[in-house]
Amino acid sequence: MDEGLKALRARIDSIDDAILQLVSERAGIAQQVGRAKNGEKIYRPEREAQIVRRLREANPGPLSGDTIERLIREIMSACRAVEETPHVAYLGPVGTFSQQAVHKHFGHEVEALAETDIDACFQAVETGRADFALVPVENSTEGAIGRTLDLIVESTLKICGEVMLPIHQTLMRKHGGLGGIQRVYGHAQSLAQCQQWLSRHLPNVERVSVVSNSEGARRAAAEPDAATLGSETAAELYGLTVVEKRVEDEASNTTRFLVLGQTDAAPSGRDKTSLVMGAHNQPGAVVKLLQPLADAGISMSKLESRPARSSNWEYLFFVVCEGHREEAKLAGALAEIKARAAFLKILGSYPAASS
Ligand SMILES: O=C(O)C(=O)C[C@]1(C(=O)O)C=C[C@@H](O)C=C1
Repeated sequence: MDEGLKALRARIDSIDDAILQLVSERAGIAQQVGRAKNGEKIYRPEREAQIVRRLREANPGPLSGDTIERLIREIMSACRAVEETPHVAYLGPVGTFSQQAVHKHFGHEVEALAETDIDACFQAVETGRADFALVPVENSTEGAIGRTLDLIVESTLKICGEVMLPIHQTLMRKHGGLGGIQRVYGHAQSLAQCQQWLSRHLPNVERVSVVSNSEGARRAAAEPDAATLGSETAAELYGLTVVEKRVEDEASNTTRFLVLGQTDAAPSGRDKTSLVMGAHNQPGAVVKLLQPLADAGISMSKLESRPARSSNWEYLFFVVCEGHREEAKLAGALAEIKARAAFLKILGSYPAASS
């Protein structure tokens, strides 16, 4: 072997020894931290977010910030599991984008529980079968996921985290390319996110909405003239071949997921707070409700209205604003909103996702 290559590999070996040493030492300390917590909750989203941000800022390259985040989250996942493995309910079955979001946020040392619908994800935590639920709340192309918003109003669960997942849709089938496809399966959201691409490349092909992309993959595996949309991992899981990658109409297509638990998160230094409020049925009532945020100079990253399911108020307004509910500025604005609103519920404060 070339002497130069041999020397470089010897350096990699000694770096790997050092990484092994350090990761083991880190896990040992996490074990001590777990004991020091004395029965208090193990998962600390604010601490994990601070670690991720610090390393992203200190990153000397050549690895990207996203790669550094992925590596450190996986290391934290392994260290956390030395203390306790969280049970996380998500919208299944296996192979969905929701499952990807679970691993992006919690790493792979989790007990990921595939649920049949969003309601079951909430129930899993409410009944104590899971520690956390991870559910989709909005997509950058298709907008809000109404069921999640409706459930969150009624539930006692709190938002303790958010996950942003770039969604790349893959067209897959058992064998072959675009020719001979008679049907394309997909979850309604996926079909909607790819409608222009489908109209251009498969104009006369029937689009069939199914409960999940994984169900589409299961069917496509059994029907040679059918294809399905979904995540690339589904191709491996269901023995399909990839016809075309990235068939979504918007290249920046992203889904935002929420992590829900029994409590929200402590302040991390860069947080968001979600709330839902109902306005009195008077002219200018909504403006009056939002005014305290504007007066305090608090930015709002989201305002979404939904028909109220009770008849007391006509609409509910979902707001995501900057800051933690314990910070004086936001606490003051929230107290003012409470005084003006017909209804106010703080859904939780949580670390803002870094990517
Ligand atoms: O700092 C803690 O509280 C830990 O338990 C350690 C650690 C980590 O690996 O850094 C693990 C789990 C927590 O969610 C936060 C951080």
